[in-house]
Amino acid sequence: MTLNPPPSQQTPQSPRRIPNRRVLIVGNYCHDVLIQNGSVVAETLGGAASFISNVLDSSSVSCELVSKVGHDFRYEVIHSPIVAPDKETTIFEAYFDLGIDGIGHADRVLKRVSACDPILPSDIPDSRFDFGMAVGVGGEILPETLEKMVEICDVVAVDIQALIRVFDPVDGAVKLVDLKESGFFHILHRIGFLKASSDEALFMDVEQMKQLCCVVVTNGEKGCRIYHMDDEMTVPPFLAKQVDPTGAGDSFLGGLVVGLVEGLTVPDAALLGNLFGSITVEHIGQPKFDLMMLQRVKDEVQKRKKQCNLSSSHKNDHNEFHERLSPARFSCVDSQLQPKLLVNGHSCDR
Ligand SMILES: Nc1ncnc2c1ncn2[C@@H]1O[C@H](COP(=O)(O)OP(=O)(O)O)[C@@H](O)[C@H]1O
Ligand SMILES: O=P([O-])([O-])O[C@@H]1[C@@H](O)[C@H](O)[C@@H](O)[C@H](O)[C@@H]1O
Repeated sequence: MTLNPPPSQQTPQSPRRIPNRRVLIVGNYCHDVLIQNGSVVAETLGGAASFISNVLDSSSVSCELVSKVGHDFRYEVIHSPIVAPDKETTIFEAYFDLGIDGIGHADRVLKRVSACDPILPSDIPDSRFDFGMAVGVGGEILPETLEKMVEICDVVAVDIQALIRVFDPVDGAVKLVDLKESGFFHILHRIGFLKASSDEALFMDVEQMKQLCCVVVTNGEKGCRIYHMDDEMTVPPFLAKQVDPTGAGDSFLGGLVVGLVEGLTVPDAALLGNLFGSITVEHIGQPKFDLMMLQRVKDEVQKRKKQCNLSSSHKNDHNEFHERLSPARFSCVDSQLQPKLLVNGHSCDR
């Protein structure tokens, strides 16, 4: 398997005097309302940007976040959003008892019931970044926004949900369109990674996309599969007791980018993605990662890098890395209290 960290595939750069900043995350925060049997069971901070920055901040990877919210935004966050005073924050209702949703999840029907403003190229700083993450949830990323990102970032990772979601004009139900019809297709040869859930992957031609970039398809409790050029491989999952699937794909992408920033190979980085995804499904809302677990993961990442530098035979055997990360992950599960449901936006105590 030759899935190594991606080359810089963006435009050639003029000689740099200022070092790149690390990671740029672009996507709106939102309010998530979780509904079951007709009742609101929890209200939480949502949006891929919030789950991803939680993973990056917890892993001490420096990031900058561009997000827009309305006057009603009700959460305290580390990375302040742009406030559009005459708008409301994007709101998603997630129904957990309506069967199969428009995007194929058997356990969740998503409706966007309010949408904040899109993120424009002028909202994004003009600095250079090592990684850009285009992670919209409610249609806030425009083709010109993604174009600016590929210009200023060495490598861009895109969540396909930012590109292919459309919203029912009456009830806001989320539907998906084919990637070719999304209005973004012409930019995709300039991105480094495209992440999709297995349901979303049905809306792209993986064979075609893997020639343009590294494609990562997540598959819930089964882990994920990576495709690039003629290589593909499955990356194994970690065991989890699922409470709420919301944010698993986002935390996965956060973990993947943490791994890439640390200099891991793509399969090893995807393993970190699986780790953060598996922890996220055990929580309602934003997971608070256990400090001991984070430290053990950091130590294992450093060991893994040293090992891979010393011996090329370790590079492809990421099963060994999986075995070493598993106890780190379970030390955290054992020390957890059961998550409480959230009501009215109070944070999740563990
Ligand atoms: N039940 C689960 N058990 C263990 N890991 C999970 C589980 N659900 C999700 N994950 C992890 O989170 C990742 C993303 O989850 P997935 O359900 O595929 O995405 P999405 O949340 O976008 O639908 C998976 O690839 C896996 O690593
Ligand atoms: O669960 P997941 O697919 O990774 O990502 C989710 C989005 O699909 C949803 O629109 C948003 O409201 C959630 O907060 C979360 O970002």
